[in-house]
Amino acid sequence: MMGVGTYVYTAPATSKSGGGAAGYDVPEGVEIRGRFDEEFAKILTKEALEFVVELQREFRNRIKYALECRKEAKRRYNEGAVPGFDPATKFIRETNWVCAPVPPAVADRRVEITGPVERKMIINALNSGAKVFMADFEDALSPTWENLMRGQVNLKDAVDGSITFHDKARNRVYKLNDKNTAKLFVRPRGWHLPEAHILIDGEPATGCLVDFGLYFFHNYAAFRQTQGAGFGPFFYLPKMENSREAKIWNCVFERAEKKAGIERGSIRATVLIETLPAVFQMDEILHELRDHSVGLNCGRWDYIFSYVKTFQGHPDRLLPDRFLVGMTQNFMRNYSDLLIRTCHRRGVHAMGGMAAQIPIRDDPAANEAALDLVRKDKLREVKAGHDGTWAAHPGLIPACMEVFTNNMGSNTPNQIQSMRREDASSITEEDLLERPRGVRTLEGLRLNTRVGIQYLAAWLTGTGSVPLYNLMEDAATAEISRVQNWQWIKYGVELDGDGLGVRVGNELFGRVVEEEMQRIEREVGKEKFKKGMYKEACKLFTRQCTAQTLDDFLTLDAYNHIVLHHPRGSSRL
Ligand SMILES: CC(=O)SCCNC(=O)CCNC(=O)[C@H](O)C(C)(C)COP(=O)(O)OP(=O)(O)OC[C@H]1O[C@@H](n2cnc3c(N)ncnc32)[C@H](O)[C@@H]1OP(=O)(O)O
Ligand SMILES: O=CC(=O)O
Ligand SMILES: [Mg+2]
Repeated sequence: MMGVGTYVYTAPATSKSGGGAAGYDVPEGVEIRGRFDEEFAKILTKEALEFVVELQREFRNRIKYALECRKEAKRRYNEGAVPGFDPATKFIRETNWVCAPVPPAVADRRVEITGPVERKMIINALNSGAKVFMADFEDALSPTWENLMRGQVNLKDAVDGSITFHDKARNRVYKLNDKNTAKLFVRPRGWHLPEAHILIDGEPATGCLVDFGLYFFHNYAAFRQTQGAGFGPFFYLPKMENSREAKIWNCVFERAEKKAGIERGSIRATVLIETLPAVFQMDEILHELRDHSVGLNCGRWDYIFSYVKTFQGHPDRLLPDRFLVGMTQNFMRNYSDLLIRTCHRRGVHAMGGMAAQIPIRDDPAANEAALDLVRKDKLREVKAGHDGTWAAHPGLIPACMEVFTNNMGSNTPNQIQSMRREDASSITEEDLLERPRGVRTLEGLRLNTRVGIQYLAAWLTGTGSVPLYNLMEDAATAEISRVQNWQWIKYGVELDGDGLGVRVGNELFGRVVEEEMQRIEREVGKEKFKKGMYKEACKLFTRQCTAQTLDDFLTLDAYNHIVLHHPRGSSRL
């Protein structure tokens, strides 16, 4: 295997870890550096950790290799190459095969709500009327130790049905509805994110193996009884770039099924197609996961981010203002159409994506306009052939449901058989890479900066999804703001939409940052500004936007600032 590093493991002197005598009881080779908590200890049991360790030891080299391959692909794109279909896997694209039949419990996924694994939100989401709830350890979650471990506790209580929440300020108690709760999908982190609070053989664990391993271990049995009608658990898999990464997930699933003694093919996952290289690998990804697949999803926000990242060395492919890069751009429409065609040909769901609008409570006209945009977006999706869609907020579910039901019919769970989209088989590499059209403005640069800094400030204080200027912002949308600024500065682009002919450079950006920080302070108020992490966020965001070389992920650098080893301050990643 190429590029795999070596390390030396020294066994800890004690099997208690993470807080001295009261520490977690860990298997050999494991060190927990996160805070000890009695509740967390019910998740971090020795047996559950043993399972995570098994996964880590079995798959770490393959994961490292897959990440090295990403670097190698990046090097090629930076030298001028563009992604495309792989001639070596033409037979997979051109032969007829189908994935395992969709489990009946999730045949109908017309509206799915998403949200971080926060206790109240989990209850609200499961009760929201959506068919599915995607509980997120990824774009919507800041992966602090507290968030991750509380998230696991919350999901365990949700799966066994005992979850409650008491909002003391409002004296309101939340609990699950007796029936018609949404089916649970869990989205672990991407392959690239480490879990620095859990060391295995002296190295940080792979974040997604911790998320998956702990959740699977504690919930597979109850889930299959209560939610999956014999199938499950169900997952969403983010940010993959190549089918070799899907192959690792498939092996992880097989390993988990074997360990649990459940039938192969019980676990099912929907893969987000949210990187540009992955759109050329959709058949291959489904093929790797064919016994464990329940579709693909248009992760449109990360996809836009990935377009910029993939073409970071291509000054002829610059993006216009962020709000102009919607699903009506040709490259985005072609991506969605080909995804539908691919999924339906292989017998699985083609899920739509997230409209960023959220309800606007204090302005009925603006609220109606936002809802109208959501309806239009969902109408485009259902007419194109998508089998379901995402909603960011419970207030959007009735509108999304109405559009899908009116256009798909209430008795048809999905459009897998009825919308084959054979016409999309002619979509070419060029169609998928078509240059986005539109203008660039100073306001675009300002908005990116204002949103990027505020999002990062929230993330650093433990909140991974926020409402900003009436839109949902999460790690994926914030990435667009960051890489777009980077691209515009790097290539000194002309802001052609303003008619002023101004070029973006470090000096202009410096002034924008200063003015936008003042604006943020005015908008959030002096007190919140002082108490919050706006200055730290500004420093991080500015460094990333002006770096000579583009950082692969906003959250990798930022993660160093949320790692909290116990005893306090012992070290960072
Ligand atoms: C690009 C991607 O990856 S998209 C997927 C990842 N992103 C997400 O999942 C974002 C999900 N959405 C959210 O996090 C939230 O809707 C936000 C942060 C955008 C807005 O949240 P808030 O400011 O709390 O909204 P608001 O105040 O209007 O909430 C009203 C109620 O709805 C609840 N709510 C809002 N969004 C959600 C949600 N997604 N799931 C469950 N409940 C929700 C709130 O908890 C609140 O409940 P309460 O009345 O019982 O107190
Ligand atoms: O995860 C979803 C996205 O749009 O990104
Ligand atoms: Mg995403």
